[in-house]
Amino acid sequence: MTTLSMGTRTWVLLNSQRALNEIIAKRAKITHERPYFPVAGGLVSKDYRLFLQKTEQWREGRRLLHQLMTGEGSKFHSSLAEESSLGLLETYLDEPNAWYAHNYRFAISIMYRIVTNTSLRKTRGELEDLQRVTSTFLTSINSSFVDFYPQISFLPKCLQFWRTRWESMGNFHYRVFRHWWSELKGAQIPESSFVRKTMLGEYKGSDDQAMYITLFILTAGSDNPRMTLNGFIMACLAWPEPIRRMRLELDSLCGADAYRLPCMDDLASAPYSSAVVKEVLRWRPTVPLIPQRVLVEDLEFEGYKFPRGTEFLVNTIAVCANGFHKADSFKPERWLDDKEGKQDDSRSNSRIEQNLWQFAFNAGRRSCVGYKLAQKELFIAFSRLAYCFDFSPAGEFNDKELNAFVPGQPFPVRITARSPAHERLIRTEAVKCDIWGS
Ligand code: HEM
Repeated sequence: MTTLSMGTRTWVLLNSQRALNEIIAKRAKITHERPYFPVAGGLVSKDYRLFLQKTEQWREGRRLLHQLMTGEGSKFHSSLAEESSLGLLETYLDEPNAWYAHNYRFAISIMYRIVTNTSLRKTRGELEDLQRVTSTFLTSINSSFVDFYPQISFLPKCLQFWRTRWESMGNFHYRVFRHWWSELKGAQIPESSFVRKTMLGEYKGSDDQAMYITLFILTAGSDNPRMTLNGFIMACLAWPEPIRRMRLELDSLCGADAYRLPCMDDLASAPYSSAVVKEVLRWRPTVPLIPQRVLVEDLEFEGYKFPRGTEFLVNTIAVCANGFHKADSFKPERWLDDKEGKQDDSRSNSRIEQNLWQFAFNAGRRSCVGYKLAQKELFIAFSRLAYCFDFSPAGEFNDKELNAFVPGQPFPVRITARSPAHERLIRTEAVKCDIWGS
């Protein structure tokens, strides 16, 4: 743990799985509250973004999202991931240089179907706008001095010289959300869908609140998988040997001659590929610093005294490195020998469905609601890409620079179909894909 004084706030960074498990998971009752974020939560989110809301506001939205992601519909998540991956494979064939855009469409088309029961019909420009909303929102968290001296946000508005900048970002987000929302409210979305039935029907909050909750699940459920897919492509460039081993495993199940695509039913027989999913999540975590929770009661923990009001941040980079041998190396086999990553996570073994390494999704009451879907879609996307394509560098790259929020290609990659037979397999299967949109 590391303690920092940030303006009027005291931050404690949690740097290990153990600290995270003890403080955020086991003591969730007193560590799940958020402090007020005057910039990212107030000006940029107009106080509507669930992610940064205080518990009282957050609770109802969280309940709805939890219900959406774990209810009846969740049994179709595997087939949605399989179907959307067909669009992913086909667009990798047709337009390999835009692989990073396909990664985003892959994840959002799944979420869009979950929320609306329809296929995504959005242009690349519309997707880029939505992606920009997420990246600017994330980079607005804790990036202004106002966050460290929240009291000054109570100054008269005319003295708040920082206000215009963040408000205009918030207005951009609002406009993009409204654009999507007007379609989501339209007659082409079935009455039985989550958005029409729950958010526009049963939900008692305002139209703006309903819009933010719905757009939040779409964006939260697509950007992290997008970045994780980019992390996998980076692993293909920087660590070809483990990816070759993954392909060998998949060949043993699906045939080296493109007999069939890997599918969710292969999961139990593909421990190495499952380990690759875990290792990508560990090696290049997509949320390096998880926004703080505030302690609501004094806490004494292993001789340390934390007064009420202390803020805990999860330092995911450190959590993903501490306790792992040669942490910067990409070593999926570390998940197979059952030694590493196990110190606090007794569920850890090589079968992701039972126990994907949970800490990439954080712990406690505010942990990721989409982690089960994420496990499935990552397994499907990684295994099908590794089975069907060859990846090589198309220029210089640094495996620590994933350029997650840079528009355009984040690093140079050359992508080619593995063989004409693999290309034929993709073309034959892709006609079954009705989720992808254009
Ligand atoms: C690789 C994939 C993903 C990763 C690494 C990831 C990671 C995370 C992390 C670290 C958090 C923050 C938890 C906290 O504040 O304690 C989070 C929150 C969240 N994630 Fe994910 N996530 C992924 C995929 C998804 C998917 C597919 C969904 C789809 C529903 C989703 C929905 C959410 C939501 C709604 C929250 C906010 C929860 C809340 O504030 O109550 N995520 N995610």
